[in-house]
Amino acid sequence: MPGERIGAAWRKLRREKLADREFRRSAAQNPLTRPIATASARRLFDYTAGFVYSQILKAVVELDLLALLADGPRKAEDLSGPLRMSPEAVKKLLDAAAALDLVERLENGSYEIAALGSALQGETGVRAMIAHHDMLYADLADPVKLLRGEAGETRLSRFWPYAGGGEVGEEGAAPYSELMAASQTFVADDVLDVFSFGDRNSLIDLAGGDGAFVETVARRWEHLAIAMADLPPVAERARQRLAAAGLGDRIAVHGLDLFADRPPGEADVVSFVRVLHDHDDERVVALLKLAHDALTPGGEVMVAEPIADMPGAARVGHAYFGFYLLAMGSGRPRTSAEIAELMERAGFWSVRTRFTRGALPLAVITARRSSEGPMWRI
Ligand SMILES: CC(C)=CCC/C(C)=C/CC/C(C)=C/C=C/C(C)=C/C=C/C=C(C)/C=C/C=C(C)/C=C/C=C(C)/C=C/CC(C)(C)O
Ligand SMILES: C[S@@+](CC[C@H](N)C(=O)[O-])C[C@H]1O[C@@H](n2cnc3c(N)ncnc32)[C@H](O)[C@@H]1O
Repeated sequence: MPGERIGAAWRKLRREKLADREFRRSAAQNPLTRPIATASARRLFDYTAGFVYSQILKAVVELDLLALLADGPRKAEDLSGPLRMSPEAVKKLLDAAAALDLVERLENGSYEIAALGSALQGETGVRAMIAHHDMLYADLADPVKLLRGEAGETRLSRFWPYAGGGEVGEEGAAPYSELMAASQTFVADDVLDVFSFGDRNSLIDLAGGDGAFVETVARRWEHLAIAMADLPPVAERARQRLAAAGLGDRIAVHGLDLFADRPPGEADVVSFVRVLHDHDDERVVALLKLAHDALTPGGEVMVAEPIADMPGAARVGHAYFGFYLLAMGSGRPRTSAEIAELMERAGFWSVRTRFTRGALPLAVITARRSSEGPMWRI
């Protein structure tokens, strides 16, 4: 087709021209192409240096630097004592943080929190994510070994013991459950902004962690009957958390293994929030079939997770979660079409995808169980 031929010729020209240093230099000098040339060079620099930015962020979070600036501007010398480093080192850190727009250097030489710093300070979940990236950083030290499956046991596979098919005890469940609960702040409200329980009567949240998601649902939708399930040690954490939140009587919590036990009861919505991407295809189909059987006729399964082909946020899907799950050792981010196909394999129809609009965009994918029951199953 002529369109395809033109496209291929253009890509060939771009490939050849952009690999040529002289062409790149002249593009950087020409006022018409300079903005594109500069932006592309900066982008490549940012990829090259990105791990340094992340480590500066890590130091800011580990030292709780932004909390020290919470009451107003401070001079580097004043922070030397609390941070246990020389004033020169504090200044180096503050200048680097200023370059990342986390803080701002004022004319009198003191430093104040800037816009991104305030956002970071307001998001406990993001700080928890940054802190736990120590493990991912170590696991990615040799990305080629990881891709070739030669990296051996990774730190993230130990952090997420269920991912390797291992037993999950109380001690193993605590760190990942805390991280998941902390990061629900940028998940639950965003999901509920695009998926309403207004005309539903009941929900079962499967692999619901320690209940942070159902807690938000319960507060928004007071009429809804709610149950959740997770592995026994995680379910116990959820019981305690929900009892402390005064929701112990409202939300039924079941401790079970979704790959061995039956789900609790029946509901007209069954949800999986940040669950399917942890598992390989066959397990995902098994989970979806389980949801199918737990739904009332005409009920809906609701899946919320980052997907591979996130519109406007491609790096979140294939790049970040692609490599995160590779290091974790099971699952993968899927495209919305791949999730739809697995849903259809499990007997669902009428698949629909919506996107959340928050800092960490998620796809909310729903599908229906036929009101006729199992006749739709393929
Ligand atoms: C009027 C004024 C005052 C200002 C105007 C100027 C202005 C608009 C400035 C902008 C400032 C602003 C509003 C900034 C907002 C920034 C925000 C909200 C940033 C939020 C960032 C969120 C981030 C970075 C989230 C990261 C999430 C991560 C890394 C999640 C990881 C999840 C994992 C690893 C999940 C694992 C589960 C598993 C294993 C895959 O199942
Ligand atoms: C990534 S977390 C998501 C938790 C929660 N839905 C959220 O978004 O915060 C995945 C959850 O799946 C649970 N899980 C893993 N394997 C399971 C199994 N076989 N049966 C029940 N739950 C399981 C884990 O305990 C964990 O709480």
